[in-house]
Amino acid sequence: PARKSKTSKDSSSELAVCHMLLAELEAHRCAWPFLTPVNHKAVPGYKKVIKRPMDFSTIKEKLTSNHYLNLETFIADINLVFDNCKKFNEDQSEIGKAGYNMKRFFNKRWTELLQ
Ligand SMILES: Cn1cc(C(=O)NCCCNC(=O)c2ccc(F)cc2)ccc1=O
Repeated sequence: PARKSKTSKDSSSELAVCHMLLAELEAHRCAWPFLTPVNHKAVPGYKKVIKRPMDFSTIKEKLTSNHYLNLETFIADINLVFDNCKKFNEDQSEIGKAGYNMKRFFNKRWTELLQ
């Protein structure tokens, strides 16, 4: 039978998965460039180049204040962190390599947990 709209159970278990995934990202040894918003006063060009800054602490704030309506919007913000990183940093820079490692880790974990 066709599924009705999402039950509250589905969204609360999805929310639990988002909290778990975010905790794992924050604990990763390559997370340090992404734990707090980039200080655009200290990083020349960042404010001009990156139109939608995002970082793990901002995502956590949005998650705990029920800003995310569904899993997709949460995953979109996580991917924004990595897309911004790829745009602003050389691939072989320390931060560029950290972003690549974190993206691979994230993709592996959420597919394990949700598919
Ligand atoms: C994602 N991104 C980050 C930076 C950047 O310079 N980010 C701050 C690095 C310094 N921050 C730390 O070292 C740190 C922060 C929190 C913590 F808990 C432990 C260490 C520059 C360009 C860019 O695209």
